[in-house]
Amino acid sequence: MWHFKLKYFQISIPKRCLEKKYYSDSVKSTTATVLPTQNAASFGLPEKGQKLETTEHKVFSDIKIQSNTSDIIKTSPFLTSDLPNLKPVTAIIDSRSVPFDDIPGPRTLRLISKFWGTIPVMGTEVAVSIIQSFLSGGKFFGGILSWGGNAKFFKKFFDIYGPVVRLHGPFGSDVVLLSRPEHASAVFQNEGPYPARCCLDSVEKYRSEYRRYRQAGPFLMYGPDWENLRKTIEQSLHKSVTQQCEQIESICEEFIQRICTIRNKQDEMPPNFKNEIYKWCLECLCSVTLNKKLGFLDSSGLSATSDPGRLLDGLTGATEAIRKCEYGFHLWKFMETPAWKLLVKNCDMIDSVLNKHVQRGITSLRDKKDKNVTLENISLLEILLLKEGVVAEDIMTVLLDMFLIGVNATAHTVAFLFYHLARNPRCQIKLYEEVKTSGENLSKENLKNMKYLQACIKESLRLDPPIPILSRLLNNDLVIHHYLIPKGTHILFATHLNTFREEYFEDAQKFKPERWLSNELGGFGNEFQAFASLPFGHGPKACLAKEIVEMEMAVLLVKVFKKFRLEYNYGDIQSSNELLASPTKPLKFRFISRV
Ligand code: HEM
Repeated sequence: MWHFKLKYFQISIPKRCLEKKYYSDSVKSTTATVLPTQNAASFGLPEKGQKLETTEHKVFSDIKIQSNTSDIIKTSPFLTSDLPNLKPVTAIIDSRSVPFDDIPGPRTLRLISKFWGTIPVMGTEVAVSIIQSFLSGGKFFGGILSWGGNAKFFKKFFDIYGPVVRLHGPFGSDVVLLSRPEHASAVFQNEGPYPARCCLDSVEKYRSEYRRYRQAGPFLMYGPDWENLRKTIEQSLHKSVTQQCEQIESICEEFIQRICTIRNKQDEMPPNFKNEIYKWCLECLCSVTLNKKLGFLDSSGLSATSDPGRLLDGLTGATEAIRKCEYGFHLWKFMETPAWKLLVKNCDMIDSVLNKHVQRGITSLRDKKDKNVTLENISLLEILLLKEGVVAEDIMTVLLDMFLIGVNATAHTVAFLFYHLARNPRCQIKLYEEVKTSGENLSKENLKNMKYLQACIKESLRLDPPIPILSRLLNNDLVIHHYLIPKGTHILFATHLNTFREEYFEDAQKFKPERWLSNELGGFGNEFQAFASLPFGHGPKACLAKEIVEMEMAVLLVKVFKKFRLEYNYGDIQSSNELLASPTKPLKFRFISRV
């Protein structure tokens, strides 16, 4: 971002707008002129404090800087020629912009960061690590700087410092905490075609240093390579929505069989029912990515040494290890801590199972090619194998991301769907009224037309999103709440906090699927309502599996609620509200067969 201070105004225009490569279709040649400060008004600049709305299609290239005055900050080009129509990306021109340093935040962190400034640049790795770990929170600060930091801690900060909070980091890698929908809207509108998010350091280290994979996986990647990969995955998943519906139905039938097998005489699920939900998610994901069922829901149960058994163990173990690594002091960056060893052991286990399937995929493709078989209805794995420039190890990172994020997020969502419906018998009756008439074979269209069912999913995700905090690395300078936040700052949104704000949702704490029937945004329909609940994120880096996972969950609800009435007779279950969130209590639901 090029940033200039005029006498009265502070104006920012994304530098990205000047880079032809991003906008080659719409670039327009123009000439830029540096404005003399004292004449700002005569150049048709907006009124003091006025916002300038902008869009991405009016962009500039081939800029020639014409300096005709010296009383302006050096290297401060200002584009005048199209200014009245200029609609750059959320550039807010505001005389009241407040410098970044004035953003409130915890003083301790501020002092540490100042102290850091006095240490010679050479500083040892250990010193860096200590400060970084200190800042990345661990138990001490409750993991506040961790990407998935606990939303409750965010609330404490907002209560003390207001809606924009700055957490000082060494080397300027500061974090800004936000939650308000209008702020989320500003960041998302400004993120451009290649958004980046903060990393899961432990997963990245495992891939780049331990495994030496060349790609970081879609969750951590950005830029043109990520865009290219993402498009391929999205297209394949989109096709799966129609192709896989029948297979998903059959997996849901197996899940129901499993429920009947494991429930006790009171129709209650065992305390580890979460594992069964995990198995359902894994079976669906294998079906979608590998085009095959691995037998997670076999009536005879899972052997720990079988492939599905190892995948399940690896996944639950890796999830636990990632949580430990990301929240604790990041000592694993320098020595092999128990959490790091656990992560390596479990990720290796997942890797070895998935690798077998990748190798089988390669052989099967070769066979098909030799036999001149036409490639129809091929799996996501095969599509990726056929893609030019993609090698087997790239596919491992894609699959690992999908399994780690996808299974955890879906299992969490299904657990809370069951919980909220069990706790709200009236909603269950309405849902049953809708699903009981559905025929045997469900289609994408059937499911879309079940409005109450869709509303239940949205409402449960509003109350308990599995990813309650979104993150972005600012691509451009941005003005939010009048604070000028520089490019490179980490932004963490506690989007989940809006869930409980009455200004967006009436009876905000209640499970009320009806709110989504009267209004597709679920709330009062105010200007920023669309950003008040973002369970799948937003923009180019939003969840790429939304469509398929919504289909899977809809089929599951139809099958389960046609067959059972649900009850839950224990204390309130909450979401741990953290990175890879999980329910805080055993899911001892009663699945009572309908007569
Ligand atoms: C109910 C289930 C799910 C929810 C609520 C969910 C939610 C999310 C959210 C909030 C993000 C971050 C979006 C952002 O930063 O704007 C995300 C990203 C992602 N999700 Fe999902 N997810 C779910 C299921 C899945 C499944 C089943 C898969 C795998 C098939 C998956 C794969 C991914 C991937 C690969 C990304 C990273 C996308 C990118 O950076 O380009 N998710 N998801």
